[in-house]
Amino acid sequence: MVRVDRGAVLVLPADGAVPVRVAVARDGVVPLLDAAGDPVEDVPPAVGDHVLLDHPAGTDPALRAVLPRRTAVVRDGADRTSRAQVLAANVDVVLVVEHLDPDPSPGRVERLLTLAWRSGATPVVVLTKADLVPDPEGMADEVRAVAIGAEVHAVSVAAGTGLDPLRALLGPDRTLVVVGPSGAGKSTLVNALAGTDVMATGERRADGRGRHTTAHRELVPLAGGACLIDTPGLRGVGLVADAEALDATFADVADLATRCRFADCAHRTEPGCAVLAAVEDGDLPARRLDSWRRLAREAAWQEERSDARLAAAHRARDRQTTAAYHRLLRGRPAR
Ligand SMILES: Nc1nc2c(ncn2[C@@H]2O[C@H](COP(=O)(O)OP(=O)(O)OP(=O)(O)O)[C@@H](O)[C@H]2O)c(=O)[nH]1
Ligand SMILES: [Zn+2]
Repeated sequence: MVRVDRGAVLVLPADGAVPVRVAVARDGVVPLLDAAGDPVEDVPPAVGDHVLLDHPAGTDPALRAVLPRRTAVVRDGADRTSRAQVLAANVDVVLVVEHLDPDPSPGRVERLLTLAWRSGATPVVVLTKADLVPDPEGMADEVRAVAIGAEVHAVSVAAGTGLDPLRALLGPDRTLVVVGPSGAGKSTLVNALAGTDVMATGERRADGRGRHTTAHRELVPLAGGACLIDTPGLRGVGLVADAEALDATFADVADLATRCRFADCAHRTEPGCAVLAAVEDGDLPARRLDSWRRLAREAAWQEERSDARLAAAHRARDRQTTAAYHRLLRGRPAR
């Protein structure tokens, strides 16, 4: 699947050459198959999806099914009712793109890294516009401190520097997706890596931010066999995460948490909390703990919202906890 537009998708046939335009049914969804070939649920097709087409001679092709997704970059649906939205499927690498000018935002990098870890693909942080700052490597080191377990590269497309480690990621059959805020230089980066001007890029504004230019997510097949997927600038992307993804992004917090006195420590006021002790000692920045809290809360909230049954179970558990707490206050044993 090369491109998803209103009412139609562009599909690149397995034999290569020319993309085929395929209309999507009015409800916009297609059965997603599991590994056994059975339908699991109806989903909107996403960029990067592998699909089955019905194409009897003399007819227009139709989408029959979406094949199982090896990985999926998922964001929370834009409105309250909508489900999680797949930004890109079957990607190997998520390039988390953040600008060096204006200053990079550690919180946004952490958010997008969590999105990337959750996808099942490998995150790589790309810090753009290195030509606009005096000490890009020093800034990259600061970002490395919050991007545990991910490569961090400072690049400048304008000066042509730092791109080689990214080109090395473009092996045959590799699919990469770029995510990041509007104006970070995603389309410029895709163009540079593709070697041609395939994406429209925003005009430079005085404040250094680009116009919102990437209208749809598009997959760009490269000469060497790799594919690049651009995404529109993500303004405050709603997080869909799980404990595993959060633990990957916040490996330092997760590691400290194993040393808390209580296994279910929330790192708030508990005695013997190794996380709070690390903040106290200056070993863990308070900003980092705040960021973990915010994303953990948001992920939990999203999960509850997307699963009413689970939400009900949580409420029941909370009631039990409250009841146990009240018994404790009344001086009776808690069981
Ligand atoms: N100085 C400098 N400017 C850059 C660099 N990379 C991108 N820019 C500029 O930053 C602006 C935004 O770049 P885009 O590639 O359009 O940004 P984007 O992330 O694709 O933005 P959206 O499509 O809105 O999501 C453009 O004016 C680019 O010319 C760079 O390495 N150095
Ligand atoms: Zn703790």
